[in-house]
Amino acid sequence: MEQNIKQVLITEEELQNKIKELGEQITEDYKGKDLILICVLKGAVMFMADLAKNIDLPLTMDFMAVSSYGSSTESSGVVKIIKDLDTSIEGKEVLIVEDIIDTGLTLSYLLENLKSRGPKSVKICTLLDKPERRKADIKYDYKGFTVPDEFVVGYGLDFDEKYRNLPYICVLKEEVYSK
Ligand SMILES: O=P(O)(O)OC[C@H]1O[C@H](OP(=O)(O)OP(=O)(O)O)[C@H](O)[C@@H]1O
Ligand code: HPA
Ligand SMILES: [Mg+2]
Repeated sequence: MEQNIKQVLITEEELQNKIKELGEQITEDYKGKDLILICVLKGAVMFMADLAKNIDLPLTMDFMAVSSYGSSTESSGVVKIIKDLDTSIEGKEVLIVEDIIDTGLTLSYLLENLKSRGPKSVKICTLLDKPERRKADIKYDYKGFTVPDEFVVGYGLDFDEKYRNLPYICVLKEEVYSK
């Protein structure tokens, strides 16, 4: 796998340090509240697992799968729910955990969908922000890092379902994307 990597953008240590900081902030902000973390599968799975371990609160977790990219590096703009939540979020303080906000289309759909279910609040925690490609105006509450306008992989993020298991965020060589 290593021979396909052009550049590491965020190292494992940088990721883990930032996630610890985010976890501490969320712990402070949600003290005494009925917090539910919602992981947006599959990309956010690594982030969710590490973030949750750094939040010192009696929270619950649920998982939702949506897809707009398929096997491409361009968003189709059509968001499909592949797996819905198992539990009700009515009256709960919802924190959506995402790996990346790129065009913003996935989250703008998800946000409206979740808000219609009667939660007490809905906030967003994204590991990565790629502001240059934004199509939908999304306001998030917690962020790890800003990334340039390049297709990034690793730590949950895939290209054609692969590279999710890399412990860092990187960019692949051009010939890999164009294959
Ligand atoms: O802001 P956007 O342009 O909508 O892009 C962000 C979304 O796209 C990716 O998911 P994808 O649809 O590839 O599914 P996956 O998480 O299973 O890879 C990523 O994990 C985000 O959920
Ligand atoms: O840069 C990206 N990498 C992987 N998946 C993505 N989904 C939206 N943007 C990206
Ligand atoms: Mg993907």
